[in-house]
Amino acid sequence: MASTLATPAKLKNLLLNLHSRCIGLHINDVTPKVYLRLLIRHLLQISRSNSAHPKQRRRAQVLLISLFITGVTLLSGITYGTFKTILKCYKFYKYPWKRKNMRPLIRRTRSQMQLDSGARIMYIPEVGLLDRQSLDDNKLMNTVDKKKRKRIFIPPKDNDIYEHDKFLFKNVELERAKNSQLFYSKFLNQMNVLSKILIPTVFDKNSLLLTAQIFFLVMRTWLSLLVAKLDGQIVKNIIAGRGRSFLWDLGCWFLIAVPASYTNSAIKLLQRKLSLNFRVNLTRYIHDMYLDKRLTFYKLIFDSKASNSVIKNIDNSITNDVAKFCDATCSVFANIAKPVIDLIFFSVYLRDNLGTVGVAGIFVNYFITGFILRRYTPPLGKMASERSAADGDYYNYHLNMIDNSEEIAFYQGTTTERAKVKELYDVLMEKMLLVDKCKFGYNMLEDYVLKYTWSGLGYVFASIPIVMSTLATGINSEEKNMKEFIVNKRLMLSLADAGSRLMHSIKDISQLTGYTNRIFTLLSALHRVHSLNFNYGAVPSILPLPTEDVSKTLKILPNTDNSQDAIRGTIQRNFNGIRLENIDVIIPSVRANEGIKLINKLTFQIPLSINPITSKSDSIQDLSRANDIKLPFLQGSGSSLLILGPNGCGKSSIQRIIAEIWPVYNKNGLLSIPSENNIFCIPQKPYFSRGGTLRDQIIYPMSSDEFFDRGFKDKELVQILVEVRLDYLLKRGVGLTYLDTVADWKDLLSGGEKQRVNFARIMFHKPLYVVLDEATNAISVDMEDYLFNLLKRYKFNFISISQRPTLIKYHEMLLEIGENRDGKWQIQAVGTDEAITSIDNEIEELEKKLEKVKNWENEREILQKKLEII
Ligand SMILES: Nc1ncnc2c1ncn2[C@@H]1O[C@H](COP(=O)(O)OP(=O)(O)OP(=O)(O)O)[C@@H](O)[C@H]1O
Repeated sequence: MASTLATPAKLKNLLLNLHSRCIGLHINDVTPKVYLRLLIRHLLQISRSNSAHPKQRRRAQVLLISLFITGVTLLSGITYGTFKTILKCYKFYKYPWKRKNMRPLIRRTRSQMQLDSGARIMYIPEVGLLDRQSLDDNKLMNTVDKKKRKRIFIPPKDNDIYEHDKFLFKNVELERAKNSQLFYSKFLNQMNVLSKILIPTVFDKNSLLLTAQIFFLVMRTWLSLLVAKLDGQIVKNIIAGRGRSFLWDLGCWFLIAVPASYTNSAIKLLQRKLSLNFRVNLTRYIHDMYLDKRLTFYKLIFDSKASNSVIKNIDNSITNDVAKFCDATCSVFANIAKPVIDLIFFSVYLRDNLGTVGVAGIFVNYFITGFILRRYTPPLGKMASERSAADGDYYNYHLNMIDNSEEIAFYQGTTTERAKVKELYDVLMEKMLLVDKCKFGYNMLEDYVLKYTWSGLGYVFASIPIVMSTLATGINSEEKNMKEFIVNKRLMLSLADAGSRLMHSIKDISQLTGYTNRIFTLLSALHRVHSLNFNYGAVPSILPLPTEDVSKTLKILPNTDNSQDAIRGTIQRNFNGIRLENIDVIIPSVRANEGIKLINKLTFQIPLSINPITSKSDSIQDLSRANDIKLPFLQGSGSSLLILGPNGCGKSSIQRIIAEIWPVYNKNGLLSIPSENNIFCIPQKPYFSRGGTLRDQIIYPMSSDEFFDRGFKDKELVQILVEVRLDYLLKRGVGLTYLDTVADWKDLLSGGEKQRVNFARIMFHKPLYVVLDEATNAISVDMEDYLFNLLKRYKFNFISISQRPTLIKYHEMLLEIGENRDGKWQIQAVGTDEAITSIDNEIEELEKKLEKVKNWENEREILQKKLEII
C-alpha cells in the first residue's frame, strides 16, 4: 500500500527534478493552467540569453522547436477535423432525403454539363477503398448511385495558349537556342517548355504543392539533424549513466518522432499528388489539341514524323508515356532536392565539427565518384524509350487482333497472328532484358562506390576531429568523443546517403531524358498538325515521282520551296450547297501538289442552281433549325448526284476533300461547303462507338447527354427506326429498354443493319446535305430502293459514291470518273424521275419484243414453206 502511494509522489519528484536540472525551471507551486505559458516563456528566455549554460540553451532550443512543430501538427489536425464535422452537420441538414434514406427530388442521371463559357462540370462517383474491396461489380454500381459524387470543374479551352506554345516547341525543335547559348542542353530546353504546361503560373495549385514539398524537405533535413544530435546525446547519457538526462532526451526523441513521421508521409503524398496533377495538366493539354475540330487525330498520319514510334503508337504515348514522364519528373525532383538540401545542411553543420578541409575532402570524393559513375552510366534514356516503343507495339497488336477477331477467324490466320505476336513479345522481352543487363554492371559499381567506399571514408572523416583533439590536448575523453563520433558518424552516413541518392538520380535523370524526349516529340507533332498552316507533311526540295519524262525527275519542286505554301486552295464555308471548282484531287504526301493526282480540275455543284444571297441567310438560320426534331422535315431542293467510277479512282477522296480532311492543293481550286451542322458524311466503313447504347449509335455524333438536354424523346427514335425498317430490333427488349442496351454494336449488327443505322442517323440529324460513300452496298435491292426513295421523299440533297450504275435511277446528275485513271471525268444530267421511269419502261418493252423475235421468225418460215407448196 505504502509503495503504491509513494509512486505518484516519486513521479512528481522526477518531473520537478527534470525541469530544474535540465532547463533550470522550478515548477513546485505552478498550476497546470499556467504551466505551458511559463514553460514557453522560460524556454524563450534561456534560448535567447547569453549567460545561460550552453547545454541548457541548446536543450531549450530543441524543446522549443519540437513544441512548435507538435503544436502546428496538432492544430492542423484539429482544424481539419472540425472542418469535416461542420461539413457533415451542414450536409445532414441540407439534404434531408439522405437522412431519411429517400430518393432526392431531382436526380442527376448525366455525368457532365456544358456551361455557356465553354467550361464543363463533371460528376464522378466517389467510392471508398473499403467499399470497393468488399463489393462485387453489381453491388458496386448500386452503391455508387447512393454515394456522393465529386464535382470537377474543367475550365474552357484557351486557344491562344496553343498558338503561343506552337512557336516555343518549334524553336526548341529547330535548336535555335543552340546558337545563342554557350551551354546547350536539349533535355533542359525540352523540360523548360514542358514545365510551362505542368506549372502554368507562379500562383498555380502545383507551384503551391511544390513549395509545400520543398518546405517539408527542408523540415525533414532539419529534423534529421536534430535526431542526429539527440542520438549522440542519448548515447553519451547512457555511457555516463545519467538516468534523468537520458529520460529527458528520450522524451524529446518521442516528441520529435511525431513531426518526423508526419513529414515523411507528407513528402510522399505531395510527390504523388504533384505527379497526378502534372498528369492531369499534360493529358488535358494533349486532348485539347488531339481531339478538337481541326481533326488532329486523323491528320496525324500525314505528319512528317508519322512513322516515329511515338506517333505510330499514340495511344500508348498518351496513356503510358505521360504517366511515366510525370512520375519520373516528380521522383527526380524529390530525389535531387532531398539530397541537395541534406548536403547543404549537413555540410554546414559538419564544417563546424570536421573543419573546412574535412568537408572539402568529402566533396572532392563526391565529385570524383560522380564523374566515374557518370562515365559508366549506360544510355538508360534511349533504352527506356525503346522499351516503351516495344511495349506499345506489343499492346497495339493485341488490340488490333481483338478488333478484327472475326475476320482472322474466317481466314484461319491464327498461325500467322501467333508468329507476329511472339515476335513482338520477344522484341519486348529482349529490350527489357537489355535494360536489366546494362544495369547489372552499373549497379555493382554503384553499390561498391556508394555503399562501401563512401561509408569507409565516412569513418575516416568522422574520426579526424577526435584524433586531432586527442593529439592536441593529450586527453582522451571517451564520453565526449563517443558523443561527437556518434553525431558525426550519423551525419556522415546521412551525407553519404544523400550523396549516393544524388548519384542514383543520375540514372533517373537519364531515364527521364528518354521520357521527356518522347513527350516532347508527341507534343511537337500535335502542335504541327493542330496548326492552321499544317501542310500535310510537305517537305521542300523533294524530288517528284519518276515519270516517263526523265527531265521531269531532275526538276526540284517549284511550289514546295516553302512548305508553308504547299496548300493554296480556297475554302468557302456557310455556303448553301456543295460546290467544287477546279479542284485537283491529290493524295496528301511529302510531295504536296506534285503528289499523285487522282482527278484533274474537278468541278461540280449541288443543287444545280444556287442563289448566293439566300445561301448566306439560310446558312445562319440552319444552325438553329437543322437539329430540331420537333420541326417538320426540312424541305430542301432534293438534288442528288451520283459519283461513279472504278476502284481506287478517287471517289472517296472527293468525300475527304468535302469533309475538309484532305487539303485543296491547287491555287485556283475553290471548295464551297455548308456550315458543319448542315452536312453529314457517311463513310464507307460504318462506325460504331465502343461501349455505347443503341441510342448512342443512332444519335451519333450527338451524345446522350445532349440528346436529353435538348429535350429529345426515345419515341422519336422509335419513329426513325420504323422509317428505316429497324424497329424489329426493339422487340429484343421489353418496351424501349433495348435502346439502353450496351453492346459491341460493330460485331452485333449485320452488315446491312449497320448501313441502315447510318440512314437512321441521317433521319435523326436531318442535315441539308448528305454525302454517302457506298452506303447501300450491303443492303438488299428492294431495301436499297426503299432507302433512296426515303431520302428523296424527305428532300435531302445527297451525293452518293458508288461503282454500281444501277443507282443512276435515284439521282439527277451523274459524275463519271474515267476508267483509265488519267484524272478525266464527265458530268451529265440524268433527268427527272418520270424520264427515267419512261426510259425503263421503254427498255422493258423493247426487251419483251426482242424475246418474241425468234417466234416470229419461226412463224415466217412456216408461212413461206406453206406458200411454196401451194
Ligand atoms: N492516306 C492515304 N495515303 C496514301 N494513299 C491513299 C490514302 N488514302 C487513299 N489513298 C489512295 O488513293 C486512291 C484513291 O482512294 P479512294 O479511297 O478515293 O478510292 P475509291 O475510288 O473510293 O475506291 P473504292 O471504290 O475502292 O472505294 C487509292 O489508290 C488509295 O490507295
